[in-house]
Amino acid sequence: MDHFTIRDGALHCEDVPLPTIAEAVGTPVYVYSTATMRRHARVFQTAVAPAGDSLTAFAVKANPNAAVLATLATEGLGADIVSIGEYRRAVAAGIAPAKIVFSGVGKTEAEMEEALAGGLSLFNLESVEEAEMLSAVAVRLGRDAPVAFRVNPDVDARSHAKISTGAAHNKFGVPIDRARAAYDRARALPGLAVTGVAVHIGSQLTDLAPLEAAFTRIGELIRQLREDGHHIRRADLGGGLGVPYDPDRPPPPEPEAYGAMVARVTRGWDVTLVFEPGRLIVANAGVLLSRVIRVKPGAGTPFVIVDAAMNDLMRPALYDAFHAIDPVIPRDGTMTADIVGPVCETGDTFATGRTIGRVEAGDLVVFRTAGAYAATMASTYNSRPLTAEVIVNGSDWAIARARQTLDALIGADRVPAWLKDR
Ligand SMILES: Cc1ncc(COP(=O)(O)O)c(C=O)c1O
Ligand SMILES: N[C@@H](CCCC[NH3+])C(=O)O
Repeated sequence: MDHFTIRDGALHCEDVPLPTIAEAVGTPVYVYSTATMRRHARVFQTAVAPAGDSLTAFAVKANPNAAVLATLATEGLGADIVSIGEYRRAVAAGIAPAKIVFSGVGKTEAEMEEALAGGLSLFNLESVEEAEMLSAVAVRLGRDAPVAFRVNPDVDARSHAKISTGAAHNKFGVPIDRARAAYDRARALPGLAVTGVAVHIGSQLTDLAPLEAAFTRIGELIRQLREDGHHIRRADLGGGLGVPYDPDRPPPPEPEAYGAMVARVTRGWDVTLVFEPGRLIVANAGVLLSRVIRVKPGAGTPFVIVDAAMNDLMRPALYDAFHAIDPVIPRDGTMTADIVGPVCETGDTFATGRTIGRVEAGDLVVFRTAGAYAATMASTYNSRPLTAEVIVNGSDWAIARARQTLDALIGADRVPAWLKDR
């Protein structure tokens, strides 16, 4: 359920009519509903409660907007981070380092140092080589680093190939058949406190079976590690649960079904669980609001050219992803068209031969389910500015991140004088 509804003839986000935001801020602009993200944070935490003690660490990569993180922090969520930039954003938004877990395929020494000094909760290590680097950092800082290995269970997530992470040929994690040796090696390294196991097999999962298969393997591994004398106290089960994008396709499993499966599979594990949901919390808390520049006849179907483009929302270009497209002030009738942006690439196509509510030049449209992996993946390709983001709370709204300046992008202290002076 989301909080984008038609009232008085226009689409609203909570109590704010979207045309009001378009007039004030311009388009394209991302609009987020705090009520929707709060609701999803609660639904998820309630759904996994039967599985016992747990931490829900929001996958910051899905939406690192400072206002979004601050909202989720007040719902008690921690953070799953994959870079020191995400760590800084999470901490700045009020998330305690004790609730932050560090995933990520290639953590650097500098990143490890800053996160460990800050008191991070768990490092999910991806290799023995990474364990060796962290050990050296920990010894230098005189601290113990709490660690888990991210294990690659060799399970087909049955999602898009570009966002599946749990097959043996994927770059992620330690192969499960080498995990026991990795744990033994980590135990021998100074400065590491081996405390957990982690797994994450992919994103936009629409089937619980691969997750269940992966968790079952992790349960067996925990048993073996305990036999080997390791004190496994935490199990990080990652994120990945999918959301409905296309109303004409069967919806993914509900969080309740996921929670019940987790409770069943993890019974008797005697660990604190960590969850890393991203998309599920924020995807349908956001829309990309855009204006139709013009409607142009095509060889077959017409082109609806909007002022958003692949640089603003790259999921359709990158994964052929589906985003529902709706007029903000509906007219009578429908039309079938290719919905495209102004960027100079044929790939700048949001939908081909899509039937949508009829639109004309100047009309506003929304791309739905654009709260996750959307603004955060935007670029300035074609010298287009980064899309503005607005956050709505009831009848209040605010610009959640102005267009980024050079200072904000690379850190004020790192902008060289010769660039500043120009
Ligand atoms: C390690 C890790 N945790 C959590 C997530 C969040 O996944 P999702 O947004 O699908 O819940 C990802 C992204 O796939 C990830 O790589
Ligand atoms: N960017 C992807 C998700 C990546 C998940 C990150 N591990 C998407 O839009 O669907």
